[in-house]
Amino acid sequence: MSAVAQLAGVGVRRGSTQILTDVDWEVDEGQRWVMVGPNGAGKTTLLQILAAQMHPTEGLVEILDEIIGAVDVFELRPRIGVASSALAHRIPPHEAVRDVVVSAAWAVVGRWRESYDPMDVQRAAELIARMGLAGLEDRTYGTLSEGERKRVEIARALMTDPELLLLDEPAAGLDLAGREQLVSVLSGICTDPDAPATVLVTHHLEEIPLGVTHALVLDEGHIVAAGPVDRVLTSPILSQAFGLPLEVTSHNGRWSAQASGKVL
Ligand SMILES: Nc1ncnc2c1ncn2[C@@H]1O[C@H](COP(=O)(O)OP(=O)(O)OP(=O)(O)O)[C@@H](O)[C@H]1O
Repeated sequence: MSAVAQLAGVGVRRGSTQILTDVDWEVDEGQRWVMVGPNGAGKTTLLQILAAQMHPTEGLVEILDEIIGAVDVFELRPRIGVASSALAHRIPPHEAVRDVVVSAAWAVVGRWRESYDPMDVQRAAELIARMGLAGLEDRTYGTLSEGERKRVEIARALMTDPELLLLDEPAAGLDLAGREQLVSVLSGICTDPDAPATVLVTHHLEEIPLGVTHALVLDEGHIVAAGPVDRVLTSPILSQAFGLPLEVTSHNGRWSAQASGKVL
């Protein structure tokens, strides 16, 4: 199995804040990772490193066989699909759903005068349908529900047929039905052998889709544990990371966690 991303001794410092420390991590082809950890643990920062959107202060980062610092990141980034709230904030509310998705082919947000190959247009339509959004192609992004927007963002992330898919808190802010629809879509991706290597950041174990193979737990910029999901998402490891006695359970591939003692 070949490595899609390799990080060795990675640190990120901003001013006097050490955000990530000594991160060693490898993501291989076919793996589906979930990254969990308390607020401020450094999850988004680590995802930005994987997205080639941030250079580390220390250490070596190799993404898709390219060494960060020695590659033109503008050539590398189209090979990486990203869905994040930072990107979502840049999508114009008046943009039609089909254009939000197809414009990823030119790596632009907000369609202008670019022309698109009929194959791009067809791929965008297929992805929109695959995300359960058929019929909404002409709707503007700003009129969609939060759950529909998240699925449009994932369709956009998949538009360039990326080799690495990064999803930062895709279920944040969704109601129960929206979360379950999203988990169903993500489960489809994570169980698809042809899907790209995937890293998904989440705050809640209930949002972990079927098919996740590996987990990384981050706390205060350090890796607490990383490896096969069953060995990492355990009560002792998550209790340590969150500083709270937690009981972690899994049932039919879905996960949940709750406090196992007095919280306050
Ligand atoms: N440019 C910056 N300068 C200083 N500190 C920063 C900067 N960017 C992030 N941080 C700090 O780094 C820490 C990690 O931030 P990050 O957003 O990566 O964490 P996170 O695990 O994604 O958090 P959350 O779960 O709350 O989204 C936070 O304490 C944040 O305030």
